[in-house]
Amino acid sequence: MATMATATSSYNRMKEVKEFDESKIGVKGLSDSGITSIPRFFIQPPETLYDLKSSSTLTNIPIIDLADVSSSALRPKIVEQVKDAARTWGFFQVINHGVPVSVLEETINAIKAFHDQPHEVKAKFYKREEGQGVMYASNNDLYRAKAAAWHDSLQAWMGVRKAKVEDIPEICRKEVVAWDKSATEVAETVMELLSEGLGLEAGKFKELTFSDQRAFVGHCYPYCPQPELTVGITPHSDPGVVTVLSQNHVPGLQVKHGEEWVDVKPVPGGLIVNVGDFLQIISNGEYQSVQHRVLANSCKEARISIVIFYNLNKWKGDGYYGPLPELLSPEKPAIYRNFTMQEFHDNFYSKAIDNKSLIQKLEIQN
Ligand SMILES: O=C(O)CCC(=O)C(=O)O
Ligand SMILES: [Fe+2]
Repeated sequence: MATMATATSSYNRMKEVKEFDESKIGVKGLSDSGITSIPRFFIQPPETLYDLKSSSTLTNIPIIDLADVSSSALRPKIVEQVKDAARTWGFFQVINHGVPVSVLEETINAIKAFHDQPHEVKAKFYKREEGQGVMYASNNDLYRAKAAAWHDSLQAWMGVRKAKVEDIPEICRKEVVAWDKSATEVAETVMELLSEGLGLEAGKFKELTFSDQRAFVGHCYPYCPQPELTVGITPHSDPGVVTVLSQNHVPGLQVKHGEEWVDVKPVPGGLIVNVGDFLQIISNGEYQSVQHRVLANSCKEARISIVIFYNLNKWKGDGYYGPLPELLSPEKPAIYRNFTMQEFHDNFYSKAIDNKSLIQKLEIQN
């Protein structure tokens, strides 16, 4: 017994985490080395592990066809669909969005090619730099999270304070730049529809600079030998306004719908859009920022996803953010208090990604 107690207490979690980080090998490197069990600091707590499974329902998140978005006769129906999806699911897929399938495939392939490089090659990009530039690392919140998750990511800031293009690894540079442009066009169309869904002018969110500060992330979820003990990404909601995502055919993404986790089944050529915390707050709770997670990958082939997170750059006004005044009335008073960008960032960067607390902190208690 005494030996066991010593063995347990001598486990120095932080030391192992640091050694892993400093090795710059990533989970891809661990996976490629042929390990059959995962390092202990990846083992998730029981509250995360107890319900890890594919969903039992055949439900899929709503699929919205944008083909007729410019038709004044058909647009109102699309606005209704987008509004309904953002209120009830917080997640939807759009098809006929105008981005050629080849652009999606090329970007996914380029990100896969980046992660497939030998780790000595990727090591020179490995660093932790928050809120700017280009960063490649395993788990952005490695030092803050209770347990690490089974993914590595390449991140590049785009928009107003963008990374230097030449800092983006050459193997995927052209594709990342092209995808940013295409995805942002889709995001602008969707934000117009979401704005109209709130009874606001189509250009309202553009005016609020919703897409001016954005982050590209190319995730890699390699094969995990013990998928029942960890996750690909822990349950979380996205902090920004809106997220646009595309994935390869390897499954894993799930969305919380009521009490259930629902698999997001990729639709060929489709793009996944989800509402972030910021949009939930400024829409005064009309649109939902929903929890989602990725299961640890049990397929031999890596799961790849390409994501752009859209964030406001500035606010025309006094530097405070909160429910849009246009949406408030005596019947619909603000359910969130105003906050500063500093508060928003402090909340995001001081915690693991799995917190929902900014929304909870801002709720006005009656
Ligand atoms: O890889 C995915 O499908 C989801 C990634 C995600 O939720 C995130 O990066 O916030
Ligand atoms: Fe997310």
